[in-house]
Amino acid sequence: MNQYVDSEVGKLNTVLLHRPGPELARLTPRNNDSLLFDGIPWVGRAQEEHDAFAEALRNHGVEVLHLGQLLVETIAQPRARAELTGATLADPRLGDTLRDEVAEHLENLDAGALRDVLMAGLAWEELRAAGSGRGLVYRLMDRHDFVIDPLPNLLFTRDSSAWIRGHVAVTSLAMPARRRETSITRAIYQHHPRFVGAKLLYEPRLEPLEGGDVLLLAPGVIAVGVGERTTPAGAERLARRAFSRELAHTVLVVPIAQERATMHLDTVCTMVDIDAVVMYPPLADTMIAFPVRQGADGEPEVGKPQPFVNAAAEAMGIGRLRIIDTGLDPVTAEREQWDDGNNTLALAPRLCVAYERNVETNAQLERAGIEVIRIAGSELGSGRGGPRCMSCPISRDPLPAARSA
Ligand SMILES: NC(=[NH2+])NCCC[C@H](N)C(=O)O
Repeated sequence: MNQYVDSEVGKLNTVLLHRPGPELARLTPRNNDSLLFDGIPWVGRAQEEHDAFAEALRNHGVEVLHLGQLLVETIAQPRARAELTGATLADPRLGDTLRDEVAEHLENLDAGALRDVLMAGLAWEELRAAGSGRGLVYRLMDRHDFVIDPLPNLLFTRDSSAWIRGHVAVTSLAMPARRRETSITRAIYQHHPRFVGAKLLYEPRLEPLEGGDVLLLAPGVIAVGVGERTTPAGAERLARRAFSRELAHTVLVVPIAQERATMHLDTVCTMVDIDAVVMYPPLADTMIAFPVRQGADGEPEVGKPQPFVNAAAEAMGIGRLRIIDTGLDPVTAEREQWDDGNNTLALAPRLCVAYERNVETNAQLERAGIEVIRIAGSELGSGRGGPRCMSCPISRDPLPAARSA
């Protein structure tokens, strides 16, 4: 199957990554907070780290698709090109005069150059150098401002789309700095020849929902974190749609603290085996889940909240969900959680990719019988995302179905 994902751990066949590029070079101490980076990455080293990540995946038989490459091929379709520039020009901050100038500027770009602008944005000075830049809005901009904002978080392909079986949820990103990302994923899935006929399960105009919050615990069982990014309304909408298309029988809605350290469910919990997760210890005992199932009237029906580990085991039809801790002592656990120790990408049951810096967590995984492929991430990690955040699985081998609840 070309596009099919029903778990977090079935053998990974195809994945979508984004090799970071000029959009990272836009980050400065003035804008890094609003662009959701905790530091200023060294771009060349981040690219090397990312290349090594992609290479590790390919060495394990995974087909790696690159967002930039798919985007350039998508732009070749006139309708896609019009949609993508339309989404960029829709920014109300531009105003009519500047919008017309930017539109003309974009029209004159070839596919590669337009791709670069869509990803890295357009700086005030670049428009001036290109011979345009008039009108009130442009005149009152600071020379450091962007006419089109860059998208440095494209690196985290997990968040802007998520595949559930053969359907793709193009998500609805919560933070203003990331919203335009989904015009890119949407255009790719709708117009790139590789994805002809892809069924859209979710769309950017809907209630906030981010892929980092969506965990496919087992075929038919989806956990959705609600917190800083995904809203309860987003989880409810996803549940309703997944039920009506028979993609799931249970959605476990998991409240997580609305903080940067726990911005997505996958920052505190990822799966490493069909019945095991690596989890931040303070949450293992306290995290709860609201089980949502399809009621007789077809509407989502919310059950009693239960400890997450119990609710998960029950929905997955297993006796117990095994928990592997991040770090051994509370300080190490907290440090390694921050550095994405919990954010592993499974390539198959008991085989995962993790940042090498999380020494204790990786040792814990190995003690539990999980093979760990270590990658460097000192620069990549400055955007607060690990191997899972940086990857959107498009094809995994199916797992045997869980007992229907
Ligand atoms: N799935 C994830 N945990 N993604 C991490 C995204 C990090 C990114 N800087 C953001 O704040 O949005």
